[in-house]
Amino acid sequence: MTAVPRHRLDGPDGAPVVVLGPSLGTSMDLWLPQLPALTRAWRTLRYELPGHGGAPAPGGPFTVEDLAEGVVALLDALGVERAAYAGVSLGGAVGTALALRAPERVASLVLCCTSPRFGDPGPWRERAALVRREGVGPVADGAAGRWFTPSFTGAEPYVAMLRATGAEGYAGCCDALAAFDATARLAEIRAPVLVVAGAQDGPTPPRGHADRLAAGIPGARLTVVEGAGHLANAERPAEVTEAITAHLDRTWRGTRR
Ligand SMILES: O=C(O)CC1=CCC(=O)O1
Repeated sequence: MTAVPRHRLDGPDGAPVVVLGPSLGTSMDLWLPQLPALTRAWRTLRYELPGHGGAPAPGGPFTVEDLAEGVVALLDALGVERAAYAGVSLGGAVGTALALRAPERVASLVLCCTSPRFGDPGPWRERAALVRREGVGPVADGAAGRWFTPSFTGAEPYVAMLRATGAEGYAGCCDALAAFDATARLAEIRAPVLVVAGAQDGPTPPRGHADRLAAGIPGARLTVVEGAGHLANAERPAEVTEAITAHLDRTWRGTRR
């Protein structure tokens, strides 16, 4: 039986649910900049990746599709039939896998700073091996540079999330990213999709990642946020919040507007 991930609900009882997926090396608190706006109209359901945010890591390997199965188990456990889903990076990949695995559960989808395929598997396998050998320290040291533009001054709380992540959970997520490739199945996605990209995103630049999602998913819209790196929702919270709430308003109406 699939384990239910560690999670937290916020917002008004009975409001339409929006599941929020974090990125590699961050916790559910990645979504704090969006929470005040989202919880005005929606019930947010944030979850933790394995080994992240104090969550346990499973004993063996897992895939992005397994993480999507965990979200299905979470919705089942809470009696939520249908929800919107927004995810950043790995969290976005989980949303893509969820929309393919359980289309009837996904009312609306926001894919932030993510990709149908995160490049060659080799570097992810190497990163997993490094973290299993030396812990998350070496990858945390370079995180601010991977995640944000050089002028961003608020990186510290996000890097602290990575420093607090368990090595095995982080490495398992790297292996899952190495194996993930949804490219050939994007045309099957039926949910209304917004793709959000950071114009200066290094790990998943708009070109080759967001543009492939937007071109491959029927009817998907693409918003590119200027002055944002990989964690665009943290670096440009107002712009990303506005893009997400406008999309949800169109596709998964909240209750308290
Ligand atoms: O930390 C990184 O390398 C950036 C990243 C890629 C996938 C993800 O979730 O974060």
